[in-house]
Amino acid sequence: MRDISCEEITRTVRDLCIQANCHLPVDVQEAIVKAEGSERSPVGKAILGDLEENFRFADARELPICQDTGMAVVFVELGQEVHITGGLLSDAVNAGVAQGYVEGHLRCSVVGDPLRRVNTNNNTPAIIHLTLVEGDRLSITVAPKGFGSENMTALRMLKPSVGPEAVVDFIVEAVSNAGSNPCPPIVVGVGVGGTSEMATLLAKRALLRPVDQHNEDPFYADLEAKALARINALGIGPQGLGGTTTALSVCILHYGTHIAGLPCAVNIGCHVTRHASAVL
Ligand SMILES: O=C(O)C[C@H](O)C(=O)O
Repeated sequence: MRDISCEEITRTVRDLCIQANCHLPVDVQEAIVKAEGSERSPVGKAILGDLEENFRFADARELPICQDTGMAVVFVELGQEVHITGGLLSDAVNAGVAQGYVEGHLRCSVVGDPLRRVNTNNNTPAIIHLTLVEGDRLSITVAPKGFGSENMTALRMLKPSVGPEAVVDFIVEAVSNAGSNPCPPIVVGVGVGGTSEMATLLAKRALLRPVDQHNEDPFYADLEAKALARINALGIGPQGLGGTTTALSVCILHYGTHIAGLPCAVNIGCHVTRHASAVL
C-alpha cells in the first residue's frame, strides 16, 4: 500500500481548479485557431479571433477564460493499492475546490440547495466521480463545467431497433435545439448505452477526449464524423451568429446495454471546454 495524504490531494485540487479555469487545453486552442482559418462567415471569423485573443490573454495573466468558472466536476481514479491518510477523500477534494476558487479569485457559482439557492461562496460541493483502478497512483482531473452549456444536456431512451442513424439524428437535434445557448464553437460529448445515468456520465466524460482525436473504433469514428458534418451544416456558427464552425469535435463513448434499450445522452462543452489533470 502507498499512503497519499488528504493534504496533498487538497493542494493538488486547488491548483488544478486554477489551472483549468485560466489555461485552455492546447488541443482546444489549436482547434479554435484552425477554425478561424476555415470559417466562411466574416462575423464568425472575427468572433473566433476574439476568442483566441481572450484565451491567450487569460493564459498570459492567469485570469479565468470565462466569467462562468463552472461547477467543479472532478474525476478521480484511485489505485486499489493507495491508502488515503488524514481524512475522507471527498472532503479533501471539496477542500481543494474551496481553496482553488476562493484563493484563485474564481467566481463562486454554486448554491448549497437547488431550491432555496444560497451561494456557498466557495463553489462546493464538487461533483466527484470515483473509479477504482489497478496500482498505487491517484489521478485527478478537474473539469469546471459552465451551465450555459450544461443546461443544454439531452437524454433520450431510444428504441433499440432505430439504428445508428437515429443516434446521429438525436445528436444533431440536441445541438440544433441548443442553438447559441452553449456558446459555440462547442465540443459535443455523447454517451450511448448503459443505463440512463451511465449514458449521461459517458457524455460528460467524452468532453475530456482531446478534440483532435477520433474514436478508435472505425464504426463510431464514422458516426462522429457524420454528426460533426451535419452539426456544422446547421449554420449556428461562432457564438450563434452564423457560420460554418458550430462544433470543434464530436466524441462518442459507448457501453453495453440492455436488449430492450438504447440510452443516448448529449453533453455539450462551450468554447471553453476545460480540464486539468495530475497524477499523485
Ligand atoms: O453563469 C454564467 O455566467 C452564464 C452562463 O454560463 C451562460 O452561458 O448562460
